[in-house]
Amino acid sequence: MASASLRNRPSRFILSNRVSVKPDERKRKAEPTHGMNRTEANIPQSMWRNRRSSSRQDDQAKGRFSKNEKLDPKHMRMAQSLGVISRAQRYEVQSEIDKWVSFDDFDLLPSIKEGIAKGALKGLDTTEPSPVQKLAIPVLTGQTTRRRHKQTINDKNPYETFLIAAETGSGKTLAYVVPILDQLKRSEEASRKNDTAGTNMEKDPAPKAPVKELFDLEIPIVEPKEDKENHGKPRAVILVPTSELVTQVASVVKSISHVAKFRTTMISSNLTGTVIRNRLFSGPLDVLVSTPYLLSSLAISNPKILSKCTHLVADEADSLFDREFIYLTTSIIDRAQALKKLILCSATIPKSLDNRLAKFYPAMQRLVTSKIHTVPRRVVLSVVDVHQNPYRRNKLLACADTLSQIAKEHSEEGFVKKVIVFVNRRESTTEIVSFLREKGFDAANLNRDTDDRRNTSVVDYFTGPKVSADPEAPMLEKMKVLVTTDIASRGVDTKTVKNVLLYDVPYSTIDFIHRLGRVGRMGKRGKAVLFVDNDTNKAWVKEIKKSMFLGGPLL
Ligand SMILES: Nc1ncnc2c1ncn2[C@@H]1O[C@H](COP(=O)(O)OP(=O)(O)OP(=O)(O)O)[C@@H](O)[C@H]1O
Repeated sequence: MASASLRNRPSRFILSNRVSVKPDERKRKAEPTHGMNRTEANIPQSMWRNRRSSSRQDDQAKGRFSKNEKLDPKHMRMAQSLGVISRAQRYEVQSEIDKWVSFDDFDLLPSIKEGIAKGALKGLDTTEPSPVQKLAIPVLTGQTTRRRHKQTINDKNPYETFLIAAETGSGKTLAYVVPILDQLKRSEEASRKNDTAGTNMEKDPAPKAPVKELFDLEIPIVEPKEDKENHGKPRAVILVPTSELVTQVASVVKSISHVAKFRTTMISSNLTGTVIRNRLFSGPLDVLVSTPYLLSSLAISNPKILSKCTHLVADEADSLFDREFIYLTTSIIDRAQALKKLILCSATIPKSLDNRLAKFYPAMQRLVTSKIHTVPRRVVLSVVDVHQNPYRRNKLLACADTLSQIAKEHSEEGFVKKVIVFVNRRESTTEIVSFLREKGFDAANLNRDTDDRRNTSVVDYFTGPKVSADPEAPMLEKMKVLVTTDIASRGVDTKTVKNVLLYDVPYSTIDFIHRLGRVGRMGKRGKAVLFVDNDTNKAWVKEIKKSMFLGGPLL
């Protein structure tokens, strides 16, 4: 059994610091002019230690760093981390982003623009595209072509590949949904025009009826059957790792589809076989949102299900290309023989995935914002040591006390305060919920073992709009607490949640980013509280806090 100290150690899963760089450009690092625009030397820590022994070099270094910075090896590491995206790349990304102001600047069909304004972003004060949308939409629609990134389609690269990587809550879903819907609509209109042209051609020379011979057989006139050729064959497929995300992403697609008229459906394991069959095969289908498990098993019984798929998205790509899913994901991609665009999307790109993608898709175009792997500075992280007084190792008490302090705060006046408590193990959720309920909190748990239907309604509540609170109700009744595992940390759009508690120290920086990413979404403010004890790697926590304070990536 793993000891407590082992459990609290950060995992060896390391975030990539070269996500935005194409594999062939990485080699250029050896060029003598590389890194001339750096403000900090990119010296490995080991070399830095050797250098300190030399007084001459030490003197040189004195000129470059202030007294504290020079002596702090952690700061050296930070300086290297901040060099993740070089100034030139950052400048390039920023200048591309700055070209666009509103959705009207994009070369999108009017029905899609209407779908964004009246559907996806309905009721929002601002409807300006977010930075990742400004970066991805023009490239994915073909409005901007960067010669350096041009992908040649040939036998080796039969389709274009893209990686959208940006910080949590930055609007990545719309960044891929909008161009896909636009392209589907355009190809639909093009084929309709072709059909009309074909019909007109047929009309012109009226075919002569063949002269009937005396003993000619009467051929029965077959009524044209309803064209079932396209039933159950979506033109675009969006893969996400969990059923909760299936519902969420499908609702974004539907919000545009209602206005722009698309046939969208979603399937997940909590639906019965009959419902899934009806949704898939009752008519032609434009967009399908599914988990890889379900779609790959359907593809075995219906081998043609992916035959019309021209656009495929793997959202939360770091999950869909990890050991659990990679076989399913790649088998789905391989079955899509008509594929034109493969889009991978994620808020975190671990080094292992980055290397795998560089190997699988060397020509992949990387649409990466400079804030990748950062937690918005609007999110404030505080740390509570449960070993200290007044908690004396009682973590449950520390959690309840923190929650009651949040309940007392004069924030979110008139609305129910929604708080999420993240734990590492699903068994802990039940224990914490029963303790909190004993203390009078309105708490619910959510993990892989809880009932699917109840999960859906809980997720709906926490991802839904603000809920008015009864002004007469007692303080604790104006707060809802969700105790959950990572199931609710990836991609779940908890836009009205202002507080998260990290009851357990996350296993990796990646988990940190996703859990903290449930607050501070799309420019909002948020607070996070992390509970630590004597087994926690406090140096690591300190570094994370520092990176957050500096607005740098958590590496
Ligand atoms: N242009 C926009 N203006 C205002 N709000 C937007 C815009 N685009 C998206 N949003 C809103 O921002 C929120 C976050 O969007 P989304 O879920 O796509 O983020 P994300 O980057 O995929 O997050 P995560 O990494 O956690 O999956 C959603 O509530 C969405 O409605």
